Amino acid sequence: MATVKVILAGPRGQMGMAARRMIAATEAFETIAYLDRKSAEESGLQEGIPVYTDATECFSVHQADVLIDLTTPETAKEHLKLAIEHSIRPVIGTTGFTDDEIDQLRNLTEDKQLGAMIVPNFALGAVLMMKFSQIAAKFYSDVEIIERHHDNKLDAPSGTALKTATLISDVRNEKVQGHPNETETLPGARGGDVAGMRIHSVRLPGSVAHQEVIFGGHGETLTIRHDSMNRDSFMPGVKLAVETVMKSSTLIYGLENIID
Ligand SMILES: NC(=O)C1=CN([C@@H]2O[C@H](COP(=O)(O)OP(=O)(O)OC[C@H]3O[C@@H](n4cnc5c(N)ncnc54)[C@H](OP(=O)(O)O)[C@@H]3O)[C@@H](O)[C@H]2O)C=CC1
Ligand SMILES: O=C(O)C1=N[C@H](C(=O)O)C[C@H](O)C1
Repeated sequence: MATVKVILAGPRGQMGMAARRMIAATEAFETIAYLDRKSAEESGLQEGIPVYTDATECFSVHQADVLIDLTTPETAKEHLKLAIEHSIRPVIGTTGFTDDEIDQLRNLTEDKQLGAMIVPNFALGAVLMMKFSQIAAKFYSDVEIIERHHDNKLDAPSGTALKTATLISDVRNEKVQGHPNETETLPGARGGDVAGMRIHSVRLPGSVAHQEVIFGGHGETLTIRHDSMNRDSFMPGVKLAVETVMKSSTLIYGLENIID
């Protein structure tokens, strides 16, 4: 395979640093530019790789194959549209996209016959947790999702929790859970509502990325749980997504669509 030329957005972040290590260790990948919020001087990145703060300039100067974006929800949305305009295949790990936005972006990629991926969670175990939860939801209609992350996370609930709820919704008859007359004496106590399912978001220092999907049945509960202990857990998934967008011509949402 020819070398895949990558632009990495968010190189100083927790995920960006892990992605830099992954790319450096992958013979078939090469970083040709960084897209950062800070200039080369401010960022302290001294790797001989050009640093841009303006995405349009970066994408115009560099004929990259792939953009890996690990930034913030608003930034990623802007980067993604610009990358598609410049025929650069986006691999977006940044969370915070709505279903409508994903549908619109899929149309844009199909118009251009361009591969793209938006992946709420790159960790293999997290993808399996979501798949197992979808299987379990065929047997249990009562389910609550508890996700826990570090306290620097900007979006709540997590992209993984929303994706899990979507996958469960695909097989579960909509049901409002809990007592029909339940009231919240403390607003938010019952969490966010997705098709009658409840999502609870915990933010604590000392955490990385964790989720429990708890099903309730007759005299039993089933808990499906995943824990990422560090950001390296996401990197095999990032690598697979980069390889996949090089071969596809539409937007794929979620790693579960390509691991089988
Ligand atoms: N899909 C997955 O499997 C995973 C996804 N994520 C998602 O990835 C994203 C990044 O996570 P994480 O690395 O932990 O977060 P960090 O906050 O550690 O990193 C984000 C980086 O993006 C930079 N940034 C902010 N704005 C811009 C901009 N306009 N242009 C370029 N860079 C910018 C930040 O710079 P500065 O610090 O100067 O603001 C920072 O260096 C989040 O959305 C998170 O939810 C995280 C883990 C796994
Ligand atoms: O912000 C994070 O850290 C993570 N974000 C993703 C999400 O929102 O699901 C993936 C993982 O949980 C880590």
